[in-house]
Amino acid sequence: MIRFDNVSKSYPKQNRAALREVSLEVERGEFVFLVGSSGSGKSTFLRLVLREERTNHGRVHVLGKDLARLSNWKVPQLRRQLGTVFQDFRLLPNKTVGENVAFALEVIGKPRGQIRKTVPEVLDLVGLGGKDDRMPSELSGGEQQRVAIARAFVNRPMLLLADEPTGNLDPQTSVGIMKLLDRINRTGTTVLMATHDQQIVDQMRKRVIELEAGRLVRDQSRGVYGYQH
Ligand SMILES: Nc1ncnc2c1ncn2[C@@H]1O[C@H](COP(=O)(O)OP(=O)(O)OP(=O)(O)O)[C@@H](O)[C@H]1O
Repeated sequence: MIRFDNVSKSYPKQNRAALREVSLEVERGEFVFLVGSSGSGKSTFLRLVLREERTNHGRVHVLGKDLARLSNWKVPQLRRQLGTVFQDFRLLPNKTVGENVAFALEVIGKPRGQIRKTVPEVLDLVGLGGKDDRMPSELSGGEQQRVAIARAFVNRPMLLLADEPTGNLDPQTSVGIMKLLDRINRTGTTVLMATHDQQIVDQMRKRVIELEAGRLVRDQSRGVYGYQH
């Protein structure tokens, strides 16, 4: 699903590499937490998977494709198979909840009839059944994140990337969001989530990959946020 072979990434005018010689593989269907302190390279890792950035050294394969050899015009096709969720939700403020989710299907040219059927189904799945006509501003943070997850998932992506999805939410709301991501994972979607949320990582006991100053320093199945001795 994702393979990094000896990947290094430096940004222009930065002395320190954002990622150094990272090698790892994420298999289909896994749920993986990416942890590490601020600046350790988590977002850079996700940006490489999305081909928003390119490596300086090493290879990144996503869904079987070598991203260095993927032509620019094929990048949108790759991204359509990836769902993304962010800390700040990134909903379209002038569109209703239903329209926000529908938009993800419109841009890939899905027929209207299918969109009309699919949107309420996915809103039901995320626990927002009947809220199609609300505006994002009328929802709580947790509900807005559910809309963002519905939008990311409506296309049934092979891989869901989440960058601090619980970063703006209180602990109880975060637990609800994690249950939802877990359910999505159980449908077969691989989930890769960058997070600082120790409580969540410790509760879920999934695979944990830790970065420190751009290096992979830990890769543990059923891991916790910090080292356990
Ligand atoms: N667009 C950029 N231009 C230059 N340097 C960058 C850029 N993005 C990130 N960096 C640098 O790369 C390093 C890794 O940053 P990155 O954002 O990947 O870390 P992170 O683990 O996601 O941090 P956080 O938890 O704060 O989001 C940092 O030193 C950062 O300053």
